[in-house]
Amino acid sequence: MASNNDFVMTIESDDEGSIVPRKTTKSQVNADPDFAQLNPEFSFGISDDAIAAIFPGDIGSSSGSSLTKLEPVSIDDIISRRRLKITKRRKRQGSISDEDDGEEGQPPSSDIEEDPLATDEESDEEIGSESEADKENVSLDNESSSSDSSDEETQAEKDRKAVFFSNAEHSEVHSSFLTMNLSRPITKALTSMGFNTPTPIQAATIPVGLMGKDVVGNAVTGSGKTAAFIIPMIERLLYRERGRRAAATRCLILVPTRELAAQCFEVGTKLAAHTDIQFCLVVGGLSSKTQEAALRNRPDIVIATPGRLIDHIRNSPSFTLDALDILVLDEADRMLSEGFHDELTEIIKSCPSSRQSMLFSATMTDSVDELVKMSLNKPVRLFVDPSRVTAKGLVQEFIRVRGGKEEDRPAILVTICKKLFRSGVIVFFRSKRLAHQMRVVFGLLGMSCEELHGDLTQEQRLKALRAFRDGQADYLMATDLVSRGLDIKGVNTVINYDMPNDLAQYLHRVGRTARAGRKGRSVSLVGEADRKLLKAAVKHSSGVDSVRHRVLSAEDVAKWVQELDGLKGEVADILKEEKEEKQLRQAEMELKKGQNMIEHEEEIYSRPARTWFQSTKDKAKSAVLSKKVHEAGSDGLAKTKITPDENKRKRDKYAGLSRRAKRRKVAMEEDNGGDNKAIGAAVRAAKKAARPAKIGEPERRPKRSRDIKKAKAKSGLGRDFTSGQEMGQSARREGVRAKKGVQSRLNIKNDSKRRTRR
Ligand SMILES: Nc1ncnc2c1ncn2[C@@H]1O[C@H](COP(=O)(O)OP(=O)(O)OP(=O)(O)O)[C@@H](O)[C@H]1O
Repeated sequence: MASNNDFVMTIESDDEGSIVPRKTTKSQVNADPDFAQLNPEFSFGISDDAIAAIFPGDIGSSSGSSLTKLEPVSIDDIISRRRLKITKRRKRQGSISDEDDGEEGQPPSSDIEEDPLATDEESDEEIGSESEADKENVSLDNESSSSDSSDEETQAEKDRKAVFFSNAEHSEVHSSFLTMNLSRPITKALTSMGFNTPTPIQAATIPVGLMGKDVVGNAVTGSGKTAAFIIPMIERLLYRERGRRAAATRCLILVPTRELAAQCFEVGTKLAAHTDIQFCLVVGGLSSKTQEAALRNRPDIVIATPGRLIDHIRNSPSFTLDALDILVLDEADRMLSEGFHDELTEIIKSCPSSRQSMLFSATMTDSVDELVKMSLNKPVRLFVDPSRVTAKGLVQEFIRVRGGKEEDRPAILVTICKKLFRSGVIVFFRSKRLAHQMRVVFGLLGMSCEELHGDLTQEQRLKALRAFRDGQADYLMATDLVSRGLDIKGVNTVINYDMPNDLAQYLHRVGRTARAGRKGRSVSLVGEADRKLLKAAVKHSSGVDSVRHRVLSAEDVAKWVQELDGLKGEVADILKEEKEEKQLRQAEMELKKGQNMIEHEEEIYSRPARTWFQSTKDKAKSAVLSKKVHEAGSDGLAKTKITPDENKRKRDKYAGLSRRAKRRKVAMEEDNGGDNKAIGAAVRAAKKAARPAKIGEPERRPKRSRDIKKAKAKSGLGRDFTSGQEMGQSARREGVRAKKGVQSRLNIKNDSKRRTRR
């Protein structure tokens, strides 16, 4: 029997019932504060509708010509052809009857019945004793909200934090959206989305965000961080200057993956459904041309992945971030990591320094060294949950993979999936290749399965997500591409086929279930090399009785080992066939590309070449480095040796400049008239003057009668969000920029006068 006192319990039955989301009664909702904060029935899920809505017929088309589009090879077709062959062959051999069609590869049906799993006393004690020690650490850790509380924080670091973060009071606790003084269109949207009460991170962030202050936020996975930063953004935009001349991109949300961007877009458009705020999705895998056209309309909020955004900053003439007021980094710790370093630096260079910055993640760091990269302005630190814990409704299970039994992992995975976890399961793998192989194995075993990783086209990625979300596929074989941020309805179980590189990644992976107050389960296959991470996972679990040790019957696993051995040849054949088909399509595409070049040579060469901020060599190097660092995980970051050569890029002085910028720079250098500085300053000033006014920044400033008159004249433009009074704050703010504009125009005039006099 599992004892309630054991920190790590051993599971003695296959009972899954307690984890499957149940209908919540009203009394439960009232009794449990977590239920009150989140609406378990609501989910926006992830869909491609968001993308389809703005880019109809665009999905999958690359930035290049549609003529060169490579049709993806359908692994489903290959697998079903093979399965048919196997069935026929087996029938011929008389090994299966007609009724068994489609069930080949399964052990006798009695094995699928619930099997009381034997308790392995030895291993149970082993993890149990580790966890007793860790129990103490959990309570200690909970007291600290530092990003990595396992490392003792030195006094020097504490002092740096005291200087770096704002110590402003932000203790006002909001238990309802109504007390936050939000506008009617937002409260209406919140009601229709079923958001009745703010989650803790929303209650903490919205008031601070409305004040225009920089924020560094941390809360567990699935706790509503997306709405926490989008709500203040929309509220502030409601008071922006309007009109054709004032149209500008004022808010930018940067996320690490395309799927996350689409999800963010969906939440944003729902929250802004009753406003005139325009959103634009700027991600790779979709047509650059369509995006360029959308950006020309100067959407208020751009949601982007870094690479494609830089492409537009450099190559879309009408797009600029000069008027940016709010920058949000979702999954900020990933964005601040070495893998995105160069891109982030390039983007930040393009943003005005006067912007408001908000950084969020479930594993957010508050290390000053990391955060200085963002040039934050006295950020408010909002860490509402003890750092790095799992969601409350999550039960974590661990299955030990003994040394020398590593090759049994596929059989262990199939055993638990066949017996216990039959729908709404995400299986995480370290490598794309492994994810793909297991997808083939599951396909051959007749288990409905999709895969999601970076080797697929955008179209395939979206199709896989849709199939999994709609329940057409029971299993999603994924890599860490999916581990962050995605909010997919109906994920009951997350399985870690192999453990990730570090605790942060582990928390994000298991955070795909047990979201928004629901219950969920994670099952991790733990090898000898993963002991350290296992300890950390146990230590950072949110509940004392939420960690279990699952022991599988050796007989069951052995049966599947044998079964999978028999499939090895088929798997190899399928992969070979797929490879050949891919090569064939590649050749077809090259041919089409060649024809295209011949037919449209003139037009193609007359287009301006697209530029990138790094040279091709640098780009390739940094991609390799980024992969290396990501594979090593953030904990392994320090261990990843970056050679001085890799670190210090040799840039010639024109590297990364667009052709036009390069020509201008050369011309400026050639002209030794000495007036360059003045011209540069005049150009900058003129650009500044042309910028639209900033959105409301409702900080309290001493009122001057002139300002009040001005504010009244521009009635409705500014508003004090903190006190709830309508007032001319943003108008005053606009005044600052407008004044600067006048000053700049004067400077230009003076400069040109001086030049004519000379
Ligand atoms: N105030 C609320 N009331 C009810 N449900 C909410 C509320 N806010 C958010 N949710 C729901 O909570 C779920 C998780 O939200 P979200 O994806 O923003 O979490 P997150 O904290 O960003 O997670 P992650 O760290 O994994 O990125 C969503 O399904 C969302 O609809």
